Amino acid sequence: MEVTVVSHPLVDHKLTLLRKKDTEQPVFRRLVEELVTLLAYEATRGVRVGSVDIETPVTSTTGVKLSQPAPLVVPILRAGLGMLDGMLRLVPTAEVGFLGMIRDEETLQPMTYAERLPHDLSGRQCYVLDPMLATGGSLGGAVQFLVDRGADDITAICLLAAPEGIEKLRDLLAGLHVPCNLVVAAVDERLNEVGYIVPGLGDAGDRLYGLAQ
Ligand SMILES: O=P(O)(O)OC[C@H]1O[C@H](OP(=O)(O)OP(=O)(O)O)[C@H](O)[C@@H]1O
Ligand SMILES: O=c1cc[nH]c(=O)[nH]1
Ligand SMILES: [Mg+2]
Repeated sequence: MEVTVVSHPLVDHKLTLLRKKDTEQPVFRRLVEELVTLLAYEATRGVRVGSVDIETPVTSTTGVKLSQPAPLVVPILRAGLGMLDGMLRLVPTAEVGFLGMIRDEETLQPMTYAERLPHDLSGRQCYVLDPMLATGGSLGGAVQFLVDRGADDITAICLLAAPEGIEKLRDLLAGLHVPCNLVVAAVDERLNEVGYIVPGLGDAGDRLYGLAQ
């Protein structure tokens, strides 16, 4: 698995604001969108394109256009939904599939509670959105779900990752033999004793949408 940490002063600036505990919800949402657009620029370097003949007002020339089938963006609910608009701003023709996952805060085990995805994902470029890669249970579960549906080209875009989560994902992928890239704004220090990323930004879903029951 190739891990890309996007190094850019604007990313660092926006991430710092995102981490601050007194950043209010509307600003937090906006920052998530802006960050995803910046990360998506890097994450889509390998997006498939073909050539197309066009007429400019001056002459004929050959350009490029995104290949079919369109890229598939998969936000992991809830928190990944906050990343969707920022991604679609860059790739407006992408299709969107949904995966709902919740981490049990006692056991830290993920559970899938919703899915609306194409049945056959072979040959699709899949972009998974989840702001937090903590223990890796949720993203690992999502990757396994997509691979079970035939996915063979996966890029995950996260805002923050813990080293523990990256290792878990690596171990999973070693057994799956499916190419997967990870693009993140930062790799943080560690997980704390209750599975939160340190220094992190807290519970991304709660900060985007309010406290879940
Ligand atoms: O790597 P992990 O240890 O699995 O933790 C990361 C997951 O935790 C958060 O989701 P959460 O379960 O809080 O659901 P939410 O998005 O609905 O808040 C986050 O959005 C990730 O999906
Ligand atoms: O730090 C963390 C870990 C898991 N999920 C979050 O939202 N934040
Ligand atoms: Mg949450």
